[in-house]
Amino acid sequence: MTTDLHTQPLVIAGRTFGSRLFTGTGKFGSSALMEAALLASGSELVTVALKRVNVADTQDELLRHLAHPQFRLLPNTSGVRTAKEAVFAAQLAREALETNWLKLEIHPDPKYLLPDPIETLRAAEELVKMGFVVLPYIHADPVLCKRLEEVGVAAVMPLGSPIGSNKGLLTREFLEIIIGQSTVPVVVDAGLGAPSHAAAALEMGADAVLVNTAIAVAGQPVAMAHAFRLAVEAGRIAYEARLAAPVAHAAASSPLTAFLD
Ligand SMILES: CC(=O)[C@@H](O)[C@H](O)COP(=O)(O)O
Repeated sequence: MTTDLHTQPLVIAGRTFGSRLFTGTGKFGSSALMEAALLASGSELVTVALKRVNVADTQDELLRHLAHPQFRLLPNTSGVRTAKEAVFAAQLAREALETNWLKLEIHPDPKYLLPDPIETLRAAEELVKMGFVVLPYIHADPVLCKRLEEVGVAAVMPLGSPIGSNKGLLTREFLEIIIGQSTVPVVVDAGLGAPSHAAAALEMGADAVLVNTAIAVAGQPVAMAHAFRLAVEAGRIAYEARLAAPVAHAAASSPLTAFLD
């Protein structure tokens, strides 16, 4: 008997991705290390904070290290605090990076970096009308996800736990609701501190994950990127293979009686 181990590709806004691991570019010790780690991750969608790019410089240090055909850049609006600022940043990003894809991030509070749901919904609505492919970073709020779907976002990016916390899937029960009812891809973003967190998200049925800190600050970022890659692949294969459901009591794996009788 042969088994097809190829998993279904991920499609967002009509674009197909072989990798379900999206990556961030912050916190690496150097741009060369970031480049090596992102290549090891197999990631195809790489987010870049617009505030970190010198848009006037065609030889920008960060962008030079991301100039690989397999990388598609996803500018993000990290640093903005209102919908108005987000729309302005999005226009700059579209101009500078020649893409209408956008990770919409509005977190006014610098301590917890929690996304502002009201400003995010406002900005998403406007940006979709302006022709952007919007992927909003949000709290794991099923109601907000539905509202964002209605205004036409291409995917939703609920957080697992606060950015940079490495605490994993603290929002698990809400992520399950979101995944169960979403009509757009669900990308679990932020707080995934270990490959096992990423695997668990994919096993639950998340379409992809976005990881930055756990790779960038690992003792060996290139090896950690590879570990996340394997975990994401394993999680997706397990999801498509359909996991066995937990049961409340013991259930013997082989008959207990035959050889004793
Ligand atoms: C880079 C980026 O977009 C982050 O804001 C993202 O949310 C990743 O979070 P972690 O750094 O916790 O992986």
